[in-house]
Amino acid sequence: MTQLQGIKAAIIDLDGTMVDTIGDFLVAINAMRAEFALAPLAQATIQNMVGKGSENLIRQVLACDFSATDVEQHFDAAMDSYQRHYLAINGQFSQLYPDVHAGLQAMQTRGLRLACVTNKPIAFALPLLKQKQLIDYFDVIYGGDSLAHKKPHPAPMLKVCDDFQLAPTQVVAIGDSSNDAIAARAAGCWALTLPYGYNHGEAVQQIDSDGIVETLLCAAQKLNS
Ligand SMILES: O=C(O)COP(=O)(O)O
Ligand SMILES: [Mg+2]
Repeated sequence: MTQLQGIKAAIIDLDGTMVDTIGDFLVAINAMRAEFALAPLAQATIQNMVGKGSENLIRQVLACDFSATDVEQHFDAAMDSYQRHYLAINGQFSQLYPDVHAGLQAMQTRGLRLACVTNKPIAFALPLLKQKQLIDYFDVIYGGDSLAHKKPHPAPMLKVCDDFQLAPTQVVAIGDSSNDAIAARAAGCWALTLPYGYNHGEAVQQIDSDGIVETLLCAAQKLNS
């Protein structure tokens, strides 16, 4: 893969990119399901449902057992339960991926400004970033409910470009899912893909991006300002 030239800022995804949060999802979802007298789901099942925000996740989790009408009927109560359980354990069953701090530090050393754009609700994202000592790297942080649209819509990427007063061609988005690359491409930003996260059960090689990088530190080494 060639170096990406003229990059002044990086937009970093959270779940599956900086933090392996699948353990938190597993505990919170199965605690909610227990309240509804539903059997626990396997981690592999939940992993393929993560990435398109909480509403989408809870609808998929309920659809394992309920008809479309019953999903909507139970949705609000299930979402309340899930949020309560998630906030109670946020970060406790999650760990940083290798070279996350080193990668973010290397990007800052190269003079890049950093933003975090996640589909995770902002009320989950901020405490997690704080707990994992990641929050201070970022000048701006947007959750899935911070703006009118979430990834794969380009709006969050365009908002960061505007915040930083940069052209999209000066910005790279780095993430683990097709959502990240689709949003980046639609905004006119560069896109890099990490292979270790959650991509809706599809191979990362299917993602239309500017390359696959093993870690955030490898990503930093590809970026030339
Ligand atoms: O919570 C999600 O749906 C995924 O979050 P992400 O955008 O940080 O991968
Ligand atoms: Mg992700």
